[in-house]
Amino acid sequence: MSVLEEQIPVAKYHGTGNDFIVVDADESVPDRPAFAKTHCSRESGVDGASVDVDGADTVDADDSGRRGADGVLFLALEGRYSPPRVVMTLVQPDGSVAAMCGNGARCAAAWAAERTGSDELMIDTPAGTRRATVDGGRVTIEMGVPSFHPRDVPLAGDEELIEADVEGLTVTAVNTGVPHAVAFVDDVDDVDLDAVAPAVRHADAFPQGANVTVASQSDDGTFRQRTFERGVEGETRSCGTGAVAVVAAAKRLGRVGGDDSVVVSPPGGDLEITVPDVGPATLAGPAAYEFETELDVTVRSR
Ligand SMILES: N[C@H](CCC[C@H](N)C(=O)O)C(=O)O
Repeated sequence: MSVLEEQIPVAKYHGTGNDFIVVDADESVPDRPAFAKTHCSRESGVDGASVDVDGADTVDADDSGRRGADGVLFLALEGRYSPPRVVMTLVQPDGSVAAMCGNGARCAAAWAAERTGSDELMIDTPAGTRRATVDGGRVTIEMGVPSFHPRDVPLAGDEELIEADVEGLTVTAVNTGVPHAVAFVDDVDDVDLDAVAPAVRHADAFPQGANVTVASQSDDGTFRQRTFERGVEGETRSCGTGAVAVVAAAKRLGRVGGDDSVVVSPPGGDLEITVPDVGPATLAGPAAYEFETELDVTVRSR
């Protein structure tokens, strides 16, 4: 058996603490799931602390300093279009591919804006094309129209799940690019997410699984959010599709009304969401560059 390792350049970005290794799809990574598993590991994965960052002020104070990442974004830039297009493939730490990622899309837009000088980008994802607008460090993504339809979520049954009991949690199921089971609770901090989420995430009701999002509404109309993510199989510091799911479900349940933007705060920061009566939802929030480094790729193994 011979194993040949090569190194490829990568960048690390995060959106409200949801952090990603960004790889130009031109780089050869023959086994993407293996690459993601290795370098996303929180114990032994990519390590910003060991990187000599050129100009330390590019590293935000809220950068995790944690090893690893919540996923790898493989980005193929198609700069000949106007606006430029980016084909985004998110490979998660368990090797699965997620159809959409709101925070990842903001990072992809920031990466592509840096390379093209364009403040408008089209992000092609398996869930559809998403328009992105970059304004300094803030990125807004058009997230498509949330759907509660059993075929879209998808659900095993042919009825929508609206405040339905799934494994002891009262959830509303919605697809915002990926499936979310949203539960409104009095205080998200009182939820033992690692204990309650796995059963819901794997419930028979969700043939492709679900991300599990809990939210609590504050008196000022904002929401706090926590999400246990499929593919990461744990809680992340932020989830953009989850934030949109919170507002879509809140609207469906009559907790919010109208087209005004709603602030949703996961542990990693603040996101601004709109879910208008007609047209696509939007997700706005920061996207931050952390550092660049090189990572090993196994190019041949036999
Ligand atoms: N963190 C991402 C969602 C990833 C979705 C993924 N965990 C799945 O559905 O398998 C976000 O900001 O929207």
